[in-house]
Amino acid sequence: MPTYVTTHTGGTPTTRTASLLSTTLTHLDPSSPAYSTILDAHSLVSGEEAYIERNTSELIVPAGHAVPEKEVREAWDELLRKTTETDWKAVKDRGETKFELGAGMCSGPYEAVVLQNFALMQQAKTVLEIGVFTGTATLALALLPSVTQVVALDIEPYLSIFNAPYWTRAGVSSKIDFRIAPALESLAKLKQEGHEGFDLVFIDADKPSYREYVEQVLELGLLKKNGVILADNTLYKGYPWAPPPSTDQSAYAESNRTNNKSKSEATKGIDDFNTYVRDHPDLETAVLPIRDGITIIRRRV
Ligand SMILES: C[S@@+](CC[C@H](N)C(=O)[O-])C[C@H]1O[C@@H](n2cnc3c(N)ncnc32)[C@H](O)[C@@H]1O
Repeated sequence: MPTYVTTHTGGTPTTRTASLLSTTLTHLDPSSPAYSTILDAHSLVSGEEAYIERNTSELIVPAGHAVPEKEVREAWDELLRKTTETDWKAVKDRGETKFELGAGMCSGPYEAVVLQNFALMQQAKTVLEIGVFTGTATLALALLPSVTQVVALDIEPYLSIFNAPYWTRAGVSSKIDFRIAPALESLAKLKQEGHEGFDLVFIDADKPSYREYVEQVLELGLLKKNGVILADNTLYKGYPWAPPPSTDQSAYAESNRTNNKSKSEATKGIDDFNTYVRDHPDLETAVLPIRDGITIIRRRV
């Protein structure tokens, strides 16, 4: 049974529902008929993520990898632990990052295995990741034997110092091309360099720019003919269809710690993106309720 070092802490529609039900329970009389129903609903949603993780394999470490499996797993576990334990506010306060990052940004060990499976099914050779954070998905994808290159884009120079030792220990550094700049600039540069395009593109950066990332990847010819784009957080905690009630608008509207600006702007960005890809005449999409939502996008066949 997998024993993950961390359980992802970023919100999802399910974890938000669990939190709403938990609040409701504190206001209910335990002897009321509604209490046991809400308690059931709470156990249903609050246990789902752990159940899914328990029944999903651990990180795929291919047989014959250059670094022994035990060492890869140690590096992986330490990277996850350090992602969770780092005081990201202090890092920002010391001026080491422009924006305040947070452990909840990490897509986590379960999603890493999901991404590895997508890449394996597609036999992806070249991968583009837009938004890297501590590079767990980067490491997981670069581990796969079919993958020869992961071009990883982020805006925070601090992350290259943070991530590099783990990528080296896992024996994947030579496959990772980490570029620090606003992602739209890096995409233009890839085009100028004549990059032949990617089999798999994983979009996981600032939400208001998602639509532009897809537009640019397509316009610049960075998606191979049978390439697939995966976009993370496309359900965005359920806010696109269930924004917080008017009594709880302040945190939603306030600028948050990242350059996602506010949750309401991020929600709008995600909703616009979802509509854009759905209505695009050349694209087919499927939204999967994996954690905070992963959308698969491919060219119309
Ligand atoms: C959700 S995290 C990425 C998580 C990562 N893909 C994973 O699987 O754990 C978002 C990242 O996007 C980066 N980011 C935000 N705006 C960006 C931009 N304009 N260009 C490049 N990276 C950006 C942030 O610095 C942050 O590291």
